[in-house]
Amino acid sequence: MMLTALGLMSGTSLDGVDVAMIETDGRRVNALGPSGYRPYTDVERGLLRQALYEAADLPDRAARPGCLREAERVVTSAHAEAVAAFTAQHRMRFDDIDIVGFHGQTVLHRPEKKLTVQIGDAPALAKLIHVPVMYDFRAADVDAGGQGAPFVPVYHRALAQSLEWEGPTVVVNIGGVANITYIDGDTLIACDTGPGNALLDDYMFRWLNQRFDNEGRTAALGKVDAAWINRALQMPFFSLPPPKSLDRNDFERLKLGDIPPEDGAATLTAFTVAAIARVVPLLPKEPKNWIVAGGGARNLTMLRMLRECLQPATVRAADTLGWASDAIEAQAFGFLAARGLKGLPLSYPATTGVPFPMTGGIIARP
Ligand SMILES: Nc1ncnc2c1ncn2[C@@H]1O[C@H](COP(=O)(O)OP(=O)(O)OP(=O)(O)O)[C@@H](O)[C@H]1O
Ligand SMILES: CC(=O)N[C@H]1[C@@H]2OC[C@@H](O2)[C@@H](O)[C@@H]1O[C@H](C)C(=O)O
Repeated sequence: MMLTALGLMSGTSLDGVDVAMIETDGRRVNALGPSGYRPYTDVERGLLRQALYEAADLPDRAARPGCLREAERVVTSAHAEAVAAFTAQHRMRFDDIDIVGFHGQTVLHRPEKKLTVQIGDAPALAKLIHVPVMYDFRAADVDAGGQGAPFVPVYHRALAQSLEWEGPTVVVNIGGVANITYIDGDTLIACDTGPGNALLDDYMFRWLNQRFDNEGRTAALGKVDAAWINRALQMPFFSLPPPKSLDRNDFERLKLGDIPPEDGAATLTAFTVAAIARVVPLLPKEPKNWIVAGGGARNLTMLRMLRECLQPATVRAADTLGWASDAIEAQAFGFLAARGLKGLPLSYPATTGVPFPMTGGIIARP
């Protein structure tokens, strides 16, 4: 049975809530509907940054000390507003939606401690929007010894099915953290690769008071410090084989020296790219095609560096294939909700390291 699912994603870049509609039976994508976006205000984003900071030592996933309770309330109401605005804009009624897939906001990801924490109150959201809400997608995976991320690979595979390209294809999502899905026939492998935009965003904010490097214009003017990148790539994470995952703040201790901001932006952009390329020798075959999604696909300097670094493979921005780059993760959580409802696997040994294919998600009913 086809379901109309609404996916809601609040990613590690802390920019806002993405909303997307998808019609799916959890196996095939029958149709992609519209998508929307509800940005966080500066005050909300400040609170979320503080929440990430205060969550760093959380001993258990239910605890909400300090500002975490308030941050959770803000995340829940931002999502409720996002759904209300989306349904009003598209003249939909809540009961046109069968299921909502609600990722929440990750504030801590420590799979080695079997701990992954997404804030957002799903039972409250279900009551506010009068639709069943599936949430807590990562918990069962981490409990079973998996990495708890990335979860988008099953959806990347569903999207890539229609491409019928020869040779291995990799979808790379450059959000706050970057992650890849390697697809070659029946082989599906995934992992986080390193920083996405988060380090660069934090640097741009600190030194230039800009939220991100628009189209990569600042980085385009700078000089890359290749020695710094080579040193940073010595961190043990980069030589680990997939599957592997990261917390947004795993690289916060890496500091650039006293260099012009353009050089800093260029170096951090090149670091994200080098970390993505570093995964190639860890894959079974060299990928022939790369598809770049997420906000990083709008960074033209990042795209240029990816093309240079990954040649002779072809690198395409997801939008050029008709995929809605900004909506893919939200669509994915709609798709995952439909899969969860049907008990289909959300993660696999080669995507998160779980011992066997695992379903997941919990349902909150209005
Ligand atoms: N026009 C642009 N030019 C350059 N970079 C951009 C542009 N628009 C967005 N970005 C970058 O993309 C980021 C947002 O990306 P995205 O929405 O994919 O992240 P996310 O979903 O929050 O993160 P994750 O995938 O890690 O959960 C912004 O923080 C910014 O760094
Ligand atoms: C713990 C967590 O929230 N991880 C995110 C993060 O942002 C990108 C990357 O790291 C990815 O592993 C994951 O998100 C996407 C949606 C995923 O699970 O596929």
